[in-house]
Amino acid sequence: RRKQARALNFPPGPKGLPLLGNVLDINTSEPWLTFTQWVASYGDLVYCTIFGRQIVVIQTVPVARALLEQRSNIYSDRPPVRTTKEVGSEFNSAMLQYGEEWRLHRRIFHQSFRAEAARNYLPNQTRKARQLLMGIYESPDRYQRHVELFASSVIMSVVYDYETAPHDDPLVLAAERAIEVLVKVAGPSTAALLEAFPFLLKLPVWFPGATFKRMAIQSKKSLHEMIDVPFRYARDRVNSCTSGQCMISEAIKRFPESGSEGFEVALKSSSATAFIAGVETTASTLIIFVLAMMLYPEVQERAQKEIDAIVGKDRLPGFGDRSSLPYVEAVLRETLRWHPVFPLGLPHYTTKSDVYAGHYIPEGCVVLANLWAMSRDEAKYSKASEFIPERFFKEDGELNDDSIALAFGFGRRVCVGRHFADASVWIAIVHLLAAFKFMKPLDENGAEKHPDPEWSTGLISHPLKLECRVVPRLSGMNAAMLMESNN
Ligand code: HEM
Repeated sequence: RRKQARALNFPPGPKGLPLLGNVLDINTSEPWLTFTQWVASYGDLVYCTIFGRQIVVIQTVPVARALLEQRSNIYSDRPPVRTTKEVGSEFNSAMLQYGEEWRLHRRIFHQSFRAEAARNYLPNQTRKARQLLMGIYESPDRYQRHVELFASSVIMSVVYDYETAPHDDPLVLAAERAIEVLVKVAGPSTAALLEAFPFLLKLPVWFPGATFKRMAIQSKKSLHEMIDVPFRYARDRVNSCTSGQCMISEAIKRFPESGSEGFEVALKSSSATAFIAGVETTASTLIIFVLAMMLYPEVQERAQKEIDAIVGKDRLPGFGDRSSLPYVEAVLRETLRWHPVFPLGLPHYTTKSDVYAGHYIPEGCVVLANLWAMSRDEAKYSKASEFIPERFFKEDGELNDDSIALAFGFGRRVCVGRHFADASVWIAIVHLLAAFKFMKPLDENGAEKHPDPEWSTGLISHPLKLECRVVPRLSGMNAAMLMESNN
């Protein structure tokens, strides 16, 4: 390999400092912006090092396909994270090394979340969207919390067949607490990038050992609760034949090995991962949608006109209307494109060295798909920083076939929840548009304020707190009507 490395060049990239590598070149709270600037100088594949860690950044969809999909036997691992076991996050399917255990997790997810199977859960998603409206109707100033509760209750419903309480549900609170502790101990988002970007995750190398140990113990304990309590609830109901259809019941019913201890660990781990991977992503996408609606009132109005024309005002929309609402579809695509919640996806990792277009990519290299650069590619999406759903229509007025699949990553590690997530986000968006108007907040003089939210840092990017004036738009709308309306 060494001989090959000498003969071949790494992909182009900025010259780094010894030891530090390119740390000082990178915007550490939004590294995808720096990587995106590098496209102009270095092209579609960039190499850099950070604290000795070799990193390749893929900047375009064709290269992502060529490497992460066509050569998925090399590019499907995740970077090893030293502290995983210590903090108790070894259950997380999204961080598992490429191998048998990961394969079993994927099979379990697949059973419930592959395209046809995910359709079984459309009624759950519709019901939760109605509850979302109810919540916002009752306390519009807490709309962001209701969006988070929609995202968590829809997952709890399909994974555990567990109905969350409208307020302060003990299992949701336990899960949120566990994630909060994990985030604190691992950094502001997941621990996946810890090895590659310790500085990004604000986990200083001088982090006092004793504090880390204490927090690690706390994290382990709270994660244990998050993993075991809902799992036991669901398993007991399956055993007593009182559970409805859910990921746990399907897996226990359909996997021949379901009695074994190893299977039980995989099942409860993948179930908890669904919460970790599916809640913040879904909620963040919806908050970004709200931001877009505030900033682009003409888009909001056009989508609402479409809904009024097709659905009318006497009922709420449902999945049966989806194909008749192309503009709403374009709004969903544009939301995924305009601000991908995972701007760098999740890091991949090479298990073998490779050569691509004459460039050497070493074994043990972190490979990032820069989804931000892909979605801001001016050649494909002109005026890419603006929110323009019209870009998804062909000249004949039909929707084109670009569904922004890039937002869900590539290859064998592609998001397993993507069909389900797409349905959750769609049903929430169409309900929110039907029932409410989203307007900029007012200042003390009654003038509209430009929203300028603070953004989260880490793997997932979303507005931390987004003030918004949410106003009902259905006349005579009341809680009872929303609860009872059926399609
Ligand atoms: C809008 C919502 C969502 C977005 C934008 C999203 C996006 C992503 C992305 C970019 C990845 C990394 C793919 C890669 O490595 O190339 C990922 C992985 C993953 N997602 Fe999602 N996701 C969403 C919702 C969900 C939901 C609802 C679930 C579960 C039901 C889920 C489960 C997972 C899992 C388990 C992985 C790790 C897969 C693996 O490592 O094999 N996601 N997601």
